[in-house]
Amino acid sequence: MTTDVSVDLPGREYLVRIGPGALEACRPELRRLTAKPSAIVADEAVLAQHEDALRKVLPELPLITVPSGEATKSWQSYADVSEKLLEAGVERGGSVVAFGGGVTGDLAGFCAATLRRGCRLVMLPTTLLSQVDSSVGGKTAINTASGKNLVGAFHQPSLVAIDTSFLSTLPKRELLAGYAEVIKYGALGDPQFLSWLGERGDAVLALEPAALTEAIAVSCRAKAAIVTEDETERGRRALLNLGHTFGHAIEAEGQYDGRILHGEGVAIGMVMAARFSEREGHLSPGEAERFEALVARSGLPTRLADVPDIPADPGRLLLHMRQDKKVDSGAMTLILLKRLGEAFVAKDQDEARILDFLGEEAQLPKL
Ligand SMILES: NC(=O)c1ccc[n+]([C@@H]2O[C@H](COP(=O)([O-])OP(=O)(O)OC[C@H]3O[C@@H](n4cnc5c(N)ncnc54)[C@H](O)[C@@H]3O)[C@@H](O)[C@H]2O)c1
Ligand SMILES: O=C(O)C(=O)C[C@@H](O)[C@H](O)[C@H](O)COP(=O)(O)O
Ligand SMILES: [Zn+2]
Repeated sequence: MTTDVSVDLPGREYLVRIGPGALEACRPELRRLTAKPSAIVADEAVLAQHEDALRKVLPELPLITVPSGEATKSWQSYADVSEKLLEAGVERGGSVVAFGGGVTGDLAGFCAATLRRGCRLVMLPTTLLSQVDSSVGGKTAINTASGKNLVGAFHQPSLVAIDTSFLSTLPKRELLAGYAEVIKYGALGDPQFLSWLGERGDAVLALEPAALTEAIAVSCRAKAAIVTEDETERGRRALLNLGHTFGHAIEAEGQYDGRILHGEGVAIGMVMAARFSEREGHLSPGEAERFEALVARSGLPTRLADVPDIPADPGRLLLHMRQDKKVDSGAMTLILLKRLGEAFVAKDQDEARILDFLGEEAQLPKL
């Protein structure tokens, strides 16, 4: 039994099919999208566990593997994978099929966006994070020496098959990292979903099929609605960046070596955004604490002190934040909260106040 969500971008509509068995259920669409020369880009650890399931639906496509981990979103991998896709003869009318988590999707997606100036992209996400967020919406990117996702393109997929059965082998830490992005959808625009997570979050994390499919479908629907309205982040799409300006800065300090995962950075970043919102008078007193409790209850980190092997140097964090793509004429933009379940885009933020705040955050003890 699968659930369908559609992303209704005019002329570039695509299907997001969610549930156990979604991969099999997309067989006809996959056949059509890979009828012209195509290739799969797969995370090597995912392939080691799930090659049979992949080969059942795509038996003959050439396969390019990439190492697991954030360091793979690099110039080097972009060059290697692009050369291999060309050697495999992938044509403009063919597809690059991404099989793995957000790292594989972002990298393969960027290769697809630029290969022969753009070929099709099919997303087969295998982590909770990629199933609720990165496989939908068309952001593709690699990291550079200056920071996170700084070179990339908007390139929408032609199909997203979210087979939740892959999650059975996902390590708990990775599952939790994906759950941070689920919480994000509640926090940024859906207070009912946030309350629902308070009640059913444990069931989602226990991979209870109904709760899991519901959480993924709500997240994908929310993302589809925002992306349809503002594909290239001129306005409202920036809400999807809740927690990311702080989170990406922490990730950059962690040098993408696995000390902090993207979702963990987002969890800390969202709680920091809540605390900063309260400090600036946007959020009622006590709400940031309530939000922190909700995030922490799942087992996610919420403070800089929770990642002790990453330096919490306010000045360095601020430097990373200056590279954020939402910076406008040199001024920072943050996504802040009016209430739990309603975010807004706060432009022209005062750096001195942010720096003070980062100093306070660096002093906070573990929860
Ligand atoms: N494009 C977007 O809109 C968007 C949105 C959110 C995040 N992202 C990006 O996504 C990336 C994070 O993605 P992620 O959290 O999926 O990480 P990931 O791709 O690194 O996968 C996490 C780990 O899980 C392993 N794995 C994947 N699927 C598995 C499975 N089914 N069973 C066992 N192991 C499995 C991988 O080998 C890897 O070690 C970051 O680079 C982030 O910037 C992009
Ligand atoms: O799709 C979006 O828009 C998002 O912001 C989703 C984020 O979860 C994701 O991490 C995205 O890659 C961040 O985008 P960036 O533009 O800040 O690099
Ligand atoms: Zn994210």
